[in-house]
Amino acid sequence: MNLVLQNIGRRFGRNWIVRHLDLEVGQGECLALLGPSGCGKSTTLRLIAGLDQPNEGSITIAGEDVTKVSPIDRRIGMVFQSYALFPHLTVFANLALGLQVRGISATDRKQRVASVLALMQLEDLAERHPAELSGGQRQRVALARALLRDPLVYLLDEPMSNLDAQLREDLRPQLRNLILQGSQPVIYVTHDQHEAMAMAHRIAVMRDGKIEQIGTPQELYNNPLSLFVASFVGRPQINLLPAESGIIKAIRPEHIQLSSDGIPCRLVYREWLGTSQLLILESNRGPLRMLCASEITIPETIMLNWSPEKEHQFNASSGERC
Ligand SMILES: Nc1ncnc2c1ncn2[C@@H]1O[C@H](COP(=O)(O)OP(=O)(O)OP(=O)(O)O)[C@@H](O)[C@H]1O
Repeated sequence: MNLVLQNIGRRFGRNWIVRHLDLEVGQGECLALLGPSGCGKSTTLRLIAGLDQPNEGSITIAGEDVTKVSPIDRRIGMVFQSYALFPHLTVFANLALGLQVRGISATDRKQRVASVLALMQLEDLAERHPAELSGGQRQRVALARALLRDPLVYLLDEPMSNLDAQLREDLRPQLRNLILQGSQPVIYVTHDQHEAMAMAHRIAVMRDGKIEQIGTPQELYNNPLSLFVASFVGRPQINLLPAESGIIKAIRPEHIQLSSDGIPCRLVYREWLGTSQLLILESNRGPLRMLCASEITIPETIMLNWSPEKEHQFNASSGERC
């Protein structure tokens, strides 16, 4: 079971929103689409779901070309940021509706909804309406609904972005156990790179409707192929230092060290992060961010350095890795 996008393009008027997009997500693989607002993540998901039609290219699910297949026949399990539950229906009815539309008998519906309610620990909430649930509970109902579709592909569109940090932490293992351990390919759209790194086997970084780089979280972090990816992946953001001959040198804040013979710096700001601290420093090469253990006492003026193998170099005009 896999999902293949070949040369997908979608335009609105004369503007291509997504262009020349090739993507393959394998059986049981979770691929995160990560990128700034407006880069085309939701458009890509809508095209896969069949909620929108590409102007170019083809979409194949489990070996079958579904480019012209209606959304209902694509067997997609979709979970939206907004939950998309029917407000006038109870939790039970929200879950049973899709089964009813697919012609499943009342007895079967009851049984299947009951089992997914038990799995998601939602039994006590079956008769409530969405307005009577917390955000986390609503999202669990939306997940339960996606599971009930018995889909060939899961599409998760910022499924946790409406939830607070604690709820996200609680829901993450459930998401992993229920969806990411299945055999279906999963596409996970998120703004949140921590979430992408935690959940996905591979990440596709999108920019202006194209894939800028695709790889494991480690590959993107250790070997960004462009300035854009280097700056987008990894927080606190990588330091960029203009150098001679049209080169920009980049060094991650955690790779900067105190040294006796480095760049002289002045500490301007310190943020305590628990196990680490973020230091904002001023130097004659521009501002620098440094991340170090929180117990280290930093004087106001220091010298900083880093090992050359930790440095990345990019062409200043093309943004490509040198
Ligand atoms: N129906 C439409 N008509 C015209 N332009 C559209 C339409 N739908 C989306 N767009 C444009 O396409 C671009 C990509 O939108 P899309 O929603 O896919 O981005 P996104 O990466 O999901 O952004 P976000 O992270 O903010 O949700 C945006 O510039 C948006 O304004």
